[in-house]
Amino acid sequence: MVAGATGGIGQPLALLLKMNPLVSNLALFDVTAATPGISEDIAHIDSLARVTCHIGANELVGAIKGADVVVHAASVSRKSSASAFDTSACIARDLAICTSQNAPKAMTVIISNVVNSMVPIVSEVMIKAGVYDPGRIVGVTTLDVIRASVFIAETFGMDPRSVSVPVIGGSSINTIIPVFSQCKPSIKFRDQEQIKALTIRVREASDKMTIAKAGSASATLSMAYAAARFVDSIMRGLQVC
Ligand SMILES: NC(=O)c1ccc[n+]([C@@H]2O[C@H](COP(=O)([O-])OP(=O)(O)OC[C@H]3O[C@@H](n4cnc5c(N)ncnc54)[C@H](O)[C@@H]3O)[C@@H](O)[C@H]2O)c1
Ligand SMILES: O=C(O)C[C@H](O)C(=O)O
Repeated sequence: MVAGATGGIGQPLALLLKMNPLVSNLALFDVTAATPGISEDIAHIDSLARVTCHIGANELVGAIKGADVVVHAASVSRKSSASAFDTSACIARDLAICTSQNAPKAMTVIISNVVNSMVPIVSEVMIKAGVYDPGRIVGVTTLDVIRASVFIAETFGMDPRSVSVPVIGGSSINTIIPVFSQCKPSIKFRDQEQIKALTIRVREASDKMTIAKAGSASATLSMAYAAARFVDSIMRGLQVC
């Protein structure tokens, strides 16, 4: 189930999930009038997953009921108003309440910012509902992971697919820590300054992306790819459980 399915991330994510053979049912949930059209558009792709469309709070139960994975990509833009964080937090809370009641064993995958705050908010809802399992609530920081790999590959002339860099600390500009010392394959950095510059590049990638898109959006396509990769890993894990 994808909440925020008609958004900048939601649409390409829905496309990528529709193409994933491990996905049998893809529930697309949003509040916009375009939700049926976008769902239909995705449904016309000739892959296995069955697509269902759900609009607005009244249809949320139908979207979440029985889901294995609930993806939070729903939010309001942080630039839209001073209360945008509160509104996005309420969206995450409501999705979590519905998940706790209708799919308590689902994996909750949180893309919506601020990820570092949404994870504890969803966790508190699950604790209150008596269905908390820390292994089932995850914030997606895969975009920082793939950025770190790409920047290392660019800098050292490598294939980004062969590079793996763990990133810890969540996904806020001051907390993201790419652990370059644990990079695989191991890299011989020129000096500490080079590591610092790469760390700043990963941390500031989000802001630079928004500027490069003239303020119209932040990362959407690379984020959708990152989330689709993350969900694929979860689906593979669920298969062996
Ligand atoms: N984790 C990361 O690394 C990362 C990277 C990029 C973006 N983000 C975050 O992902 C989120 C989505 O980004 P986007 O670019 O797709 O934004 P967007 O504004 O394009 O899409 C958000 C979608 O949520 C929908 N929505 C709003 N209220 C809703 C509700 N109550 N229920 C269901 N859907 C609702 C909107 O209609 C919209 O379609 C943002 O919070 C953004 O900051 C996270
Ligand atoms: O804040 C955003 O929406 C951007 C995002 O977190 C990013 O890493 O690009």
